[in-house]
Amino acid sequence: MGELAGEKHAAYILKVEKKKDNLEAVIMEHLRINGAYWGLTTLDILGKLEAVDQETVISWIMSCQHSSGGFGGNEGHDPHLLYTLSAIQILALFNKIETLDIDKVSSYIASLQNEDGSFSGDIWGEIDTRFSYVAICSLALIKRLDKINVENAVKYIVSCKNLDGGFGCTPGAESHAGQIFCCIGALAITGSLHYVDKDLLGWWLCERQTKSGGLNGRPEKLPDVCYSWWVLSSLIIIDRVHWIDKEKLVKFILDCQDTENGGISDRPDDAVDVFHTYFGVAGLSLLEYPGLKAIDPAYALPVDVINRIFLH
Ligand SMILES: COc1ccc(S(=O)(=O)N2Cc3cc(C#N)ccc3N(Cc3cncn3C)C[C@H]2Cc2ccccc2)cc1
Ligand SMILES: [Zn+2]
Repeated sequence: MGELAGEKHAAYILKVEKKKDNLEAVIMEHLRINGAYWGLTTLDILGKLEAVDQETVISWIMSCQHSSGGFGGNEGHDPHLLYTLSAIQILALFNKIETLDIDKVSSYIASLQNEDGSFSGDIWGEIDTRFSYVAICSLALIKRLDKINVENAVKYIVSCKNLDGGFGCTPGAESHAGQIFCCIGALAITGSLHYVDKDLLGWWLCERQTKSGGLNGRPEKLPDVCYSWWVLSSLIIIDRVHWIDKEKLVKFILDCQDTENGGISDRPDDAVDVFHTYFGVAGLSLLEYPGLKAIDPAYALPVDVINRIFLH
């Protein structure tokens, strides 16, 4: 159990950010901008964002922007909604959203909304409620929700609600914690949570807690630290977080740390990675772990960053 080895995790993130030639970097090359968002947000929650040279990061982020206005996962890569959100989130961390050509980016995102209110991830057309969240979160952060048909976007998300109170990637698809976070996050951002059956969904979500204290993504699956985000942020947004044992979840996350070399893994004694380090630290932030900055459960950015954008 012990406690959070925050200094070690910050050092691990800074080490991985610098390496570009190891196997992990090559595997993740196509979503390097996602990795940058996970790493930088972890550093900010740990109060270590100033350890990074922001000019270097920002010029690299902007070099990932495609002529269409969207962002690719790395320099020269094709644009996609997933990477466009990460770019906007990173610029928000550094309070540099004004670096963006807001009209160009918002036009790119709006161009991916379909007649039925759904969103495609890129020009190849794959539709998934993940992309509804990414589009709505992106446009809200740059204050351009008026560029899309929010009413139709909400109608499409509600059409993906299942009898178990959960949500899937398309209408009729099985409920999954990742999709539930995306749908609940999008509904929260658009002020549409009245479409959610909070007790029914809260029940499905709190059933994700296993005897280890960890949360899984679907019934009968193994617990995984990243569900400490997908499930927990959803429970907080629908105000049912008191239905799980928070102390046992904190213990599960802390047991997934590599206290020697830094980093957090998906479950105890597995290999650590940036993705699970972020979702572990962000999960502890949602659990109000001492010494961590608060993170907003819907925008997945520190609360002070959200306040700076919406309350200044
Ligand atoms: C190690 O094999 C993989 C497998 C897939 C991927 S991925 O498709 O790029 N991706 C991002 C991701 C990044 C890292 C890291 N560093 C590790 C895992 C992981 N997964 C896989 C995973 C996590 N929990 C259990 N599983 C199996 C999620 C996945 C999808 C996703 C992308 C963006 C945002 C959320 C989710 C990367 C590595
Ligand atoms: Zn995981």
